[in-house]
Amino acid sequence: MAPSISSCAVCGVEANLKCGGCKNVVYCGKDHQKVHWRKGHKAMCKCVELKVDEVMGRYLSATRDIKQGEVIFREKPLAIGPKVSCMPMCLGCNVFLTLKPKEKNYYKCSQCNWPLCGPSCEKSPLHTEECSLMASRKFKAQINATPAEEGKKEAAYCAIVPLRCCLLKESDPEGFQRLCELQSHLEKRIETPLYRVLKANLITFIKTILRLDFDEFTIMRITAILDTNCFEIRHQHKNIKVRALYPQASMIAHSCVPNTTHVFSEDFEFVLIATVDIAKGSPIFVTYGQTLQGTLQRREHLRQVKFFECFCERCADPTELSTFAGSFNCTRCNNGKMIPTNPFEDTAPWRCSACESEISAKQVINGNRAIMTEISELDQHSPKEFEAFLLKYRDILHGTNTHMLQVKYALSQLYGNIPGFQLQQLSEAAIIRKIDICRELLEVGKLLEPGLSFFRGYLLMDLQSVLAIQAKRDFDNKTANREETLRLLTEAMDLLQEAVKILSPDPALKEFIDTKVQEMTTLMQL
Ligand SMILES: C[S@@+](CC[C@H](N)C(=O)[O-])C[C@H]1O[C@@H](n2cnc3c(N)ncnc32)[C@H](O)[C@@H]1O
Repeated sequence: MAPSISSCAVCGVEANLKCGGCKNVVYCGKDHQKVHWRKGHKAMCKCVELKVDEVMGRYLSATRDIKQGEVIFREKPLAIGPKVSCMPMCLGCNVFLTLKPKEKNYYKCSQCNWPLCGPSCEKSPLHTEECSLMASRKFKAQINATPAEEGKKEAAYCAIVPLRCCLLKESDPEGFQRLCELQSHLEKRIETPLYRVLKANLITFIKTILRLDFDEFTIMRITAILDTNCFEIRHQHKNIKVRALYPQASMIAHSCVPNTTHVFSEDFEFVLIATVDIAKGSPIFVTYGQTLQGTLQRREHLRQVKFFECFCERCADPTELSTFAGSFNCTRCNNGKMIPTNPFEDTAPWRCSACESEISAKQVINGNRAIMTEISELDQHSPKEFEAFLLKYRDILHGTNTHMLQVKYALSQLYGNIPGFQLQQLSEAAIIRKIDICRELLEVGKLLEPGLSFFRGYLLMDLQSVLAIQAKRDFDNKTANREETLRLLTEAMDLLQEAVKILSPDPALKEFIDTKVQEMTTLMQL
């Protein structure tokens, strides 16, 4: 069953009394909380503990066996707000602002002049404290709508979350203390051009304009803590994209083969869910990277943004768990695959698995770079261009090479979703193509993001949609009889059920899921 985040653990009715220990289960009342405790929750409460490792630093570990699909913990954000650079958004409710017809500018807060979505957000608990401070210092924000530059990002927003963190020192000293204990990597970040700019803006705003009693080092450390630990939240259905800090979730270590996924509730609670069974004593992992990238790119990304070297099981394996995602075909023997002689060493040569011929790491890195540029220059709305890329490179790049996988993933999104290629408009060939691509990617997903991962969830949803369309078409065209059609629809239904199980904990996907279920219900009525 899909993990529910709002029904009583005993009777299943909608509930909101949370277990104060693990915050993982809710009850309709104290009586059912007691019943559940006696029935075994006592042993299940809090399934993670903090540990320290020489390489990973602090991390969370399972205190007992955790079952696939279990909610491991929930946590409210300690701080939330705009990303470093973002489009104008309401500081009261986080929604991106848009102009209504005939409006020339956004509604502005009567006290501090920051854009808000309306008068009610002036009183939002998220905004009142910072607003009073800014008003008391006579600070007036200067952000105006620029219809000619729609989507323009405003750098001024970079100061809001650091400011909210500074204000915690008074309003929530315990929370502020927890924040200060998080990792920052400030010593490395401070040298970067971004930090030079941030430093100039933030110090002026917080120390000089708002006259808060914080030294430069603390302000920059808070900024670096945010960059190291914040999660990005996208609630597309509400036009929201923010960053938020969760002290406990900040302790989760990275692996390129994660054993959890996470969603954010409507009110931005972090919900961590086990994607596979996790044995007692195992670390809890999320992924900070992108699954379809090869080891070279993933490790480089982690080095750049999180300042560590990844030694996970996938990075350690030259075959990347038998996917050979970072590898490419040997053009000398046309038989083997080129794999790194040492995946932890970026300068180590690459060798063919069959003929043992070698090439330098530099050649591999340059080759990857050229191909990535080529992909970025493809028309992102043209299945034809993506297909042409796959054809062009089919001799050099095998089917599960990172570049091929990324292009196939893009194609799986284009077929069925863009004008001219909506599901109902797809040709017979495009339908078969989409089915094949989804199946191929799901095979890779099984190895790299197994279990209830969102990577698999979206692909399952895509595959069921296109299978259902094919079944319906074949039936209508009389190329399949009722029995054959029902067999295909049943397969689609099974995939849909698995997709719903994976995706339904995310409230942002509710409408999407409801639509898919509705589509399938209609199709099943042959
Ligand atoms: C969000 S914090 C995680 C908590 C952190 N370990 C601590 O002690 O505060 C992210 C940082 O943890 C470290 N880290 C996380 N996963 C790691 C891993 N698999 N190997 C090495 N370091 C890791 C890196 O320094 C990374 O920048």
